[in-house]
Amino acid sequence: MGKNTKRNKKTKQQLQQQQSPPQQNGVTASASGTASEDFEDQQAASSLPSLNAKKRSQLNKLIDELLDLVEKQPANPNEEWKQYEQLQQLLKQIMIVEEPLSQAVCPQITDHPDDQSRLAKVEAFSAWAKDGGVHSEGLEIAIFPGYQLGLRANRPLAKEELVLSVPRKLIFSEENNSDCRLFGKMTQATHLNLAYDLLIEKIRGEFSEWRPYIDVLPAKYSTVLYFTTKQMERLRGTAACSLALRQCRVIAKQYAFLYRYAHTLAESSTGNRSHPGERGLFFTQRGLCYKLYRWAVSTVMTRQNLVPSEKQEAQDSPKFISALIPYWDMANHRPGKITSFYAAVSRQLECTAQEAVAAGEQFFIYYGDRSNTDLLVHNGFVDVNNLKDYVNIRVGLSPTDALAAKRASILDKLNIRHTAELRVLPAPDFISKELLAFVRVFKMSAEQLDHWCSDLERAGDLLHIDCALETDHETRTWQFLEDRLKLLLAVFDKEMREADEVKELSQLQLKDGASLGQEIELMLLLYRRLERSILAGALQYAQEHRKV
Ligand SMILES: C[S@@+](CC[C@H](N)C(=O)[O-])C[C@H]1O[C@@H](n2cnc3c(N)ncnc32)[C@H](O)[C@@H]1O
Repeated sequence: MGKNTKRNKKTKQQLQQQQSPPQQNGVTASASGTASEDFEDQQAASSLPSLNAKKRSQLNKLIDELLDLVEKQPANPNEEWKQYEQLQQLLKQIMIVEEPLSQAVCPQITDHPDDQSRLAKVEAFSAWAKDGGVHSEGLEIAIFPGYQLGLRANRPLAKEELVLSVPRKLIFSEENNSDCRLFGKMTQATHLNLAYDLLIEKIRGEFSEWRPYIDVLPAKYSTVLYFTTKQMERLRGTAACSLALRQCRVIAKQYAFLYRYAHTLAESSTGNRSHPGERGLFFTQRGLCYKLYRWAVSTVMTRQNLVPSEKQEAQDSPKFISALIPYWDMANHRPGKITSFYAAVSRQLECTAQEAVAAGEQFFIYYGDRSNTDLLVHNGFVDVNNLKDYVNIRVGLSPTDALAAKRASILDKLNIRHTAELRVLPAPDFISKELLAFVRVFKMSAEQLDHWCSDLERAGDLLHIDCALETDHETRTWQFLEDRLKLLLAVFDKEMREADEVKELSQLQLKDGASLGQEIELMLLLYRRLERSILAGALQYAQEHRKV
């Protein structure tokens, strides 16, 4: 891999034969890069349209408006929703102005699945991966309806057999050799660095050494960043809504910062390699647009894994960085156990089979314990067989409660925050022990609080379902849970009745060759059904307990 791929050599030779300018814009090639690499950068940038001054000033204004909007912290769900609607309007206008640019840097975005066009690039990608040292002999990439692409066993695979390895040099991370990195002065988290790096490679197009990999990535995702306002409306009243809206806000804000840095704060860049970050800035100034940022962030969100950093001192505690792992990231998820690990000695990601797989069957990996809320917001799918699902509900002590300090001291002992998101679970547990303990503390009378505060060492008993408590206290606890769950379910019904959900779901499930929009709608309906069923199960459980 790296700079010596056959493909890249060929491109460079061809370019040198065609023209040989070791200078661009009066800048000689720097010590850290070759003349042909600098020339390639100029070539890559020259195919991008530039926006005229009028459009640029329109965009600058829209970005300022966007930043003003997202700076405001919404006080309640209604304000949050209004802010989201305004944000969508602004992003729409931004995307219209940026259209010529987004056509050039992320073309082929239609609402139709791009599985076939991706599959057409798989042969070149597989050859590139093999050349780079990927071992995947028992697997091949194929289309699986409902999953887009995935991995198929081309021979029987034994349980625990090592089926896939990807060497470090083919793992895409902020630690790959590139002088595009270190963008600006933004203190970024590792996944942001990765998204940024990917964005640069995408802009470099045919000149990127990662092109065969980028070519097989989806052109569009079903993450919340791609939802229409109407689709997002389906999440209103669910536990995922606020998270999803926050995600849209945060990504828009990151985009606006990146834009502002590139277009209003930084000087125009020639891409000179002797200055850290210059090449990154050079490409950002020429190719950044919201559609591209959304794509890069969604690629990272849905496909990243953590690998240990190799740029740290031996005595440091291990640091992990976000990475994209070509080929491995074609594997879809199924409940089970994690079977992918980074082997530090051989410097490669190794993946074993979590179960025996017959030839022709899909090979799955387990992505880890995640609720469907988390999967929906960050991975763009839900798992109907999720054994680790839960629904978070928000509870908090009231600042006007005269007994709040005493309640807080018991919660502190239990390591439960005074305002917290606590879990409602599927059968057979229904109510997490933290949620039960919180409500028990919340519903204690003054005497009961004095009793429990006098012996805080016993506080842990409150986590147990059969903790001996006075009947009226238990009744108040379960009544609170019942009322709260009823309220949540009533909001569900207000947004969309259960019968309508079932009807729409069955209509969508019948459709073949669904568009991305329909797949998102199906996912949203499934999500609602799964969350509703957890809440309804817990409600029944709470009602039974209250009566005991
Ligand atoms: C790491 S990628 C796997 C490869 C991907 N299917 C592709 O076409 O490139 C993760 C994405 O695959 C899809 N996916 C993975 N597991 C899934 C599942 N159990 N059900 C539905 N979609 C799934 C989701 O779109 C998810 O964001």
